Amino acid sequence: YLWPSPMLDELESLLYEITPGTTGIASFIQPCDTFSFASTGSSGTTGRSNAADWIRTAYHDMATHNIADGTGGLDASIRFAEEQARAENVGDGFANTLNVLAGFATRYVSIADTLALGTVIAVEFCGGPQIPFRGGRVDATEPNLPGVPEPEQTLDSHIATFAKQGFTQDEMIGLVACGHTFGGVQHAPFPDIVPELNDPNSTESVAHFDSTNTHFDNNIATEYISGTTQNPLVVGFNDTTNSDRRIFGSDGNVTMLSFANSPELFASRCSELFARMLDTVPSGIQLSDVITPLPVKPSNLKFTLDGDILQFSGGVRFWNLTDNPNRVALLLWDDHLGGVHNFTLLSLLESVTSYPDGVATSYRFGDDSSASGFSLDATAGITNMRFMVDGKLEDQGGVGFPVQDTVVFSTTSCFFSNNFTAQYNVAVRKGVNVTSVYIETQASDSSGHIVITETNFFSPDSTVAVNSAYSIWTLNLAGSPFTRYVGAEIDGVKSSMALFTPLPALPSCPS
Ligand code: HEM
Repeated sequence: YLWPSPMLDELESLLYEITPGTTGIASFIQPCDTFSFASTGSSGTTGRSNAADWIRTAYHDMATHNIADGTGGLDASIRFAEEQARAENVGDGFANTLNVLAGFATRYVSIADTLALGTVIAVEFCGGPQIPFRGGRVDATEPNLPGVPEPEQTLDSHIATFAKQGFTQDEMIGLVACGHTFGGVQHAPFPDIVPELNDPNSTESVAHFDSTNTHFDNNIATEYISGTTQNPLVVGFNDTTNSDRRIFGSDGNVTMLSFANSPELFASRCSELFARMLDTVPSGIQLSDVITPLPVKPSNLKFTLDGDILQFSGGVRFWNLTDNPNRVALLLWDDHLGGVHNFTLLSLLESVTSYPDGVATSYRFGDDSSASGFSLDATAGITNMRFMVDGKLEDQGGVGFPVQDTVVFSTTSCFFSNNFTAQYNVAVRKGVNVTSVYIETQASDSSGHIVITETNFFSPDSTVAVNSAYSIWTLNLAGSPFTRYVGAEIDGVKSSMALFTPLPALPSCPS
């Protein structure tokens, strides 16, 4: 895809800008036995894990899908209390999962996409294969109909349930084995399957599906085939609830034998089946192409108008650059007057983050924390960027990296401390068809879904000219600024920019 694309840009960052153990979604599953909700003892000895909860949650959310009428699927309907209260969704694993993953949802990234990302990242960071990830799931606005299988049901009913979800019997065997390479069955929600274990290494009394329950591997199959399995849904004392035994054996063990014989086959089949599971969405929802890392990605672009100067800052991330101690990295840009300029990036190396699949190298240009920003003449401005790295031009196949300096934050913005009100001054470029400028305030509704409300600026006839290029639109707005953006409708298209520095950084308004 081409930058910029707000949703894909954010999803790409969530997937690939990961410093193992420290940032992003992966930090909640490293090490893989991390469990954030231990009631007693330390996270590693509960027998539970965030990773297992996340995978089970994605399955239970998806399992409401009805392929016949296209309803249900991975749409975060599991966040509704009514779904979590059903017997088919017993346990607190869903609430725990949402507690962590929904926090990564934004106005552009749905909660459903974060649930899908949770499975992709849990599987990959805990020893499993990469799962191709598509974005664009849409959050349901109400609970789905029930549809999750339960252990005491018959094999025929399980085959029918998976068929309703869109999976054949073979795929059912595969998907259950892939899911059950993580986690196990807890005593508390399933006292008829697992007794109190009195095990200091499993303080929440979890009987695991295989001996490596926080690691993706084919032990779920090798232990089953060799007869050493302790899987409580295979060798449980109550045969009625031995659903894995019935499912795994339903094709004469052909599938499980193939998994036991080949870890590679197991991994590739699980990658495929997990992707199918995650991409099972209500009909009418169009998912994106598989998201791969952008080779070059600008980030955090920010403009501030200060008199006749446009301060410009931001960063750029390169993916998998070859080592080059003599690297020359340039930002080239075009202005509104037909000029072409360049700026050397090398001196401003910001950070290097790594990920199992690649290395991200970031450079920063401009510096909004000091006065020595990257200054542009306001009239000339900027329209498009390109990068030159090690002599190679990076311009998205000739498109370049378009930037807009039409609506920018003005340093004349200020703060009235007596009534906690900000005066937002936004500079709008003359000669551009701007029909409205507004503040977007971001909040969550009662079901955790992110909503945006718009507050319009005064109309253009009340504006003040700053210079020949820009005039100011003004709005006074009380309340916290941390979830505010400025948006504008330019040539009939709405776009938003995260331009505002946090309110406390605004100078006091002249009294
Ligand atoms: C007939 C189908 C299935 C049945 C009857 C079933 C049943 C169960 C049961 C009873 C538990 C214990 C939950 C707990 O104690 O909190 C469990 C856990 C789990 N299931 Fe399934 N399952 C099925 C299919 C799947 C599928 C298709 C997946 C994913 C692809 C999956 C992933 C998991 C995971 C990861 C856990 C561990 C949760 C944890 O340890 O917190 N299950 N399953």
